[in-house]
Amino acid sequence: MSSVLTIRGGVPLSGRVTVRGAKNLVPKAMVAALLGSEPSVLRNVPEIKDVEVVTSLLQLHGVSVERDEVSGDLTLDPKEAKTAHVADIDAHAGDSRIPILLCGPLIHAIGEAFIPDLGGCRIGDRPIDYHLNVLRQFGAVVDKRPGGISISAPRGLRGAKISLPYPSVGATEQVLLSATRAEGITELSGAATEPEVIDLIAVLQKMGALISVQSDRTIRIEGVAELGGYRHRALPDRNEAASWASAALATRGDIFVEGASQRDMMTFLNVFRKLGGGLAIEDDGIRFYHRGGKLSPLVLETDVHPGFMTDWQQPLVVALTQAEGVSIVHETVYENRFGFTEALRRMGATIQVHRECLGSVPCRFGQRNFLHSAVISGPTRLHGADFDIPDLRGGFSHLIAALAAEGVSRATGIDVIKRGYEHFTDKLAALGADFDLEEAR
Ligand SMILES: CC(=O)N[C@H]1[C@@H](OP(=O)(O)OP(=O)(O)OC[C@H]2O[C@@H](n3ccc(=O)[nH]c3=O)[C@H](O)[C@@H]2O)O[C@H](CO)[C@@H](O)[C@@H]1O
Ligand SMILES: C=C(OP(=O)(O)O)C(=O)O
Repeated sequence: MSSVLTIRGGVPLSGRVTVRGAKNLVPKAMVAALLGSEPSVLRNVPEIKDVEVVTSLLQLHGVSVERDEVSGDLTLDPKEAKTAHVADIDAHAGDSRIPILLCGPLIHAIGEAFIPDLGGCRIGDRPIDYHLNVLRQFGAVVDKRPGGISISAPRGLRGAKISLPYPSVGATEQVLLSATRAEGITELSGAATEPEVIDLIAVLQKMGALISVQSDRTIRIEGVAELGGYRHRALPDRNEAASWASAALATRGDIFVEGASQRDMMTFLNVFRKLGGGLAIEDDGIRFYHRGGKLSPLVLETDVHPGFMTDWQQPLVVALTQAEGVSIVHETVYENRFGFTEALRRMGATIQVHRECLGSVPCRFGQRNFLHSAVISGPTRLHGADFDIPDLRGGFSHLIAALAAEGVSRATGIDVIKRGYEHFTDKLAALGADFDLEEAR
């Protein structure tokens, strides 16, 4: 039997939660440790599934990963790095998106890489063509095999002039992790500049890399022959922080998110305030609260940084169901990120999804038959329902809706949430949510 979370909704969430290192940085900083000739120490590491998956993959490749049980700090030592058995790696097929980022570091460390089929949220097709093109431009040979891909570089990786068709976070990180120890200079144009990308650059600079970020989305990397270790405190998880903010608003609650960082969330904070949410920005975190009055509808588009982050979209849509009037959300990063609205409709929300670009700028998905714009009319009273968690943020949105709804909801598939939300049931309990968890036997 799978775990079942039974939620009795209608209780405003109130209290304090802490967010630790970002899911979208920590596993990548762990991968970066493979590039060093000395151990690295990573601080502020959350206990989430993606960290477990990368720990296991690194260990299979001979990297020692030690966790300090008190502080949670990870010490990663790559000096015994070795080839892993394909069957062991295969066991991680479908677990996460991070394994594709092991390519460059593994080639530098042991001359080859086998990468299992990727997992991650099913919110679009999520191809890896940019990654493979990047690797080929560095001189790697890519072989598709059943269950994964095999990569080698008979003449080593060499710097290249690379241009991305879209500022992909993962492909930018692929370039960074491959180029820092490649021979010669790499110039990447069309790069992503999300805070997590910049934090990865900070990690690599600590290791001895030479990387400069220019104002026009160009990143220049001068390859170096050897890198050392790093000591780094991961930046906080702005996506988890935004999720708790949306939960505070949707449930008419008041949540202090310790660790939330204003600098990385400015676009979200503007939107939250325009919607009518209350904010108190402190040095150690941000208080998000419902001010008691009406919420105002919004028109917004997701975009690459510094735009409105796509991972904030799904939780915020639940808060928009409580705004007075019509809100429009145009999703321009993933073509299929509104599937989660079906369960919200079953809970009483009024949401229509459209193929047209309902935004100021037509996006890549406009003429291609993707339901990527949503019109949300509110306020609607939500009522409890049963649902199976579809993906990380969509699933968290369903939980927020259940917490805001009248009556009882039952959620299955909640392990998906553990991929990106540390100890989320403990946090719900600390915020006063009324729920029972029947763990899988
Ligand atoms: C683990 C991690 O950090 N995940 C984040 C990362 O995902 P991830 O790095 O996978 O996302 P990308 O920025 O690469 O994807 C953006 C867009 O580019 C497309 N694309 C990407 C790669 C490729 O080879 N071909 C291609 O077409 C994707 O389908 C998508 O439409 O950035 C996303 C955008 O901020 C976030 O939503 C994810 O939470
Ligand atoms: C899409 C997400 O993550 P991933 O890239 O790991 O699937 C997310 O965190 O919302």
